[in-house]
Amino acid sequence: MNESNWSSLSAGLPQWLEHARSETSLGKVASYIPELSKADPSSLGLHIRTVDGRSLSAGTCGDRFTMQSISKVFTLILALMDNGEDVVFSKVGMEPTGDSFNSMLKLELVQPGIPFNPLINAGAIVISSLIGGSSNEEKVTRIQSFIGKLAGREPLQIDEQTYRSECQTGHLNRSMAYFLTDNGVLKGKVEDVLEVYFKHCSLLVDCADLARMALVLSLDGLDPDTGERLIPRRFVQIAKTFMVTCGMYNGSGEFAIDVGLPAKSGVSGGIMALLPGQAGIGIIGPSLNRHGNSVAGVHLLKHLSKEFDWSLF
Ligand SMILES: NC(=O)CC[C@H](N)C(=O)O
Repeated sequence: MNESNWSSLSAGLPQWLEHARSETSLGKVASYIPELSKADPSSLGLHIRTVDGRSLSAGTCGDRFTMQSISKVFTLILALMDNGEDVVFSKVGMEPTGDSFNSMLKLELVQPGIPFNPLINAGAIVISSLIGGSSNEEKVTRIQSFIGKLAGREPLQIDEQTYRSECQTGHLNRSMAYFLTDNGVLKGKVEDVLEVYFKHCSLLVDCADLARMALVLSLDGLDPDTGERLIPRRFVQIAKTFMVTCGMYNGSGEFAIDVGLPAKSGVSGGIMALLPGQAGIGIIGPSLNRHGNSVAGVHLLKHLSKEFDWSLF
């Protein structure tokens, strides 16, 4: 990002964020995981970090929240690193569904009965079963360290309350896992796989963590501080492509038109977005639109993308 764009961004961000905050009244905080319903619906924060070491925060940024579906990008990458492309894509597809993230409609409707992609819940549950490790504890620890390394502070902590809350109420995810077991797609004990899945969804991060993780992806897998290769380039390419086609659930098409950046959202209200080769962005705004994306977060990104011509397309 050039000097003049950076100064305009620094100067304009506080007021653009306040303007976007007014959108929070149009959405709702997720309540199907009871613990998430405690979040402040009017909260909104953004952190951006550039490849040349600049960073900027606005709004409520310091508080931690659970990654929810944002973690799916990284478990996909870890599963690819553990198993390779052929194994992973024999168990999940590569296509968007156009349905909501927790829909199981197409699992039965379209053969061969594997989840359409790794970012919908059914796909991410299968991915959880592909994480390497000899015990559940080891699998979870590996995920905590891997994502922690990308955030620049390892290992990330699990929010036990959110984990338990989802474990007690995740009937739909549980039913999908049994369905996938019956189809022969999911191996291992359902409760073990779900423990890994619910725990990675409950990893605690803040906006700066998300921005740094996004920055690693924007650098095609290199650590922004040390230059160390953390992820093979090919797997970042796969992850970024899924972020464009499926990252914002069944709002991905509209988001691609309005914002035009690879991004991933979670039902806690987090969004991780990246400007390839330039910057990583982390957002939290728990009030969600009908697709389950942060309503004010999407509004803010749309404004910024237009203002600075960020769209890749
Ligand atoms: N969209 C999401 O963020 C969903 C993640 C959440 N843990 C679930 O399985 O429902």
